[in-house]
Amino acid sequence: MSKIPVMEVFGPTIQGEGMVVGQKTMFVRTAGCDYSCSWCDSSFTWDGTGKHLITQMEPDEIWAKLKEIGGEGFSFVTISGGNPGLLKNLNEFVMLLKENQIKIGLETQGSKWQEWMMEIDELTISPKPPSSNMITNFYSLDDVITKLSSPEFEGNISLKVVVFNQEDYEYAKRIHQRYPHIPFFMQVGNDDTATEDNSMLISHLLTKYEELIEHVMKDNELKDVKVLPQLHALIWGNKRGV
Ligand SMILES: C[S@@+](CC[C@H](N)C(=O)[O-])C[C@H]1O[C@@H](n2cnc3c(N)ncnc32)[C@H](O)[C@@H]1O
Ligand SMILES: Nc1nc2[nH]cc(C(=O)O)c2c(=O)[nH]1
Ligand code: SF4
Ligand SMILES: [Mg+2]
Repeated sequence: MSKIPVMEVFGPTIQGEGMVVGQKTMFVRTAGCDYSCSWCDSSFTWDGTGKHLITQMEPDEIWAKLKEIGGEGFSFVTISGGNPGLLKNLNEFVMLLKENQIKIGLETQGSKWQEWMMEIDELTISPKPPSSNMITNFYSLDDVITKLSSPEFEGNISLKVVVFNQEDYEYAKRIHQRYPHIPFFMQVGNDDTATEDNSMLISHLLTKYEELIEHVMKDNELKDVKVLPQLHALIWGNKRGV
């Protein structure tokens, strides 16, 4: 067995984003990312500020931690980061979850492929729009999506693009047009990931959500799209570990 850099293990909570929004789930957040998005709400996983929180854990140690805090009350685990797609050795942890009849969700930006992704039940790929300052490598993204579109992949995939401005909106549309058969989600960007003033943040995010909905509803080129906020941000604001 080999060790995995774990940033935090938490839950049960609801999946606040995307294709399985509302799902009761535990979270395992891995450390490290190949991106550095300008607005990353989990930048402590890669910018050094959370260095003291990183624990190198064996798969059975992560499982023990999940059972310690989640008890008998969960059947779904979401792996996020950072980018869990950087970790080749996550396969052992993924297989351990499957042996225990746990459904698995994954959050990744689609920049890296790993064979264990074939075992994921609900896989969200979140390519990054211009406001992130990241450049999408479409060779890598095409490759990941091609692999997940093969009949051997038995899970569900979705694309989820965070939108902060008009340029991001146009990028999101291009993503949807490039992969029209993949369920497509637009997510409201949180542009104040530091504030502790929840009531101010929540009303601001709800306004942003309404604006994004209005934009999409008027757009005849976007038909088969789901528009969502980060539900957890509307409940808990920027609180960590929820
Ligand atoms: C923190 S990332 C970790 C997984 C992976 N690195 C990724 O980006 O997909 C999890 C999700 O949060 C989204 N996200 C990050 N910062 C955000 C923000 N400020 N507002 C809205 N969504 C954000 C990302 O786009 C991604 O879909
Ligand atoms: N409740 C909740 N839902 C989430 N969906 C994606 C998250 C993430 O940070 O990847 C996240 C998170 O951190 N919390
Ligand atoms: S890819 Fe995900 S974890 Fe990495 S910097 Fe961007 S939002 Fe944050
Ligand atoms: Mg998050």
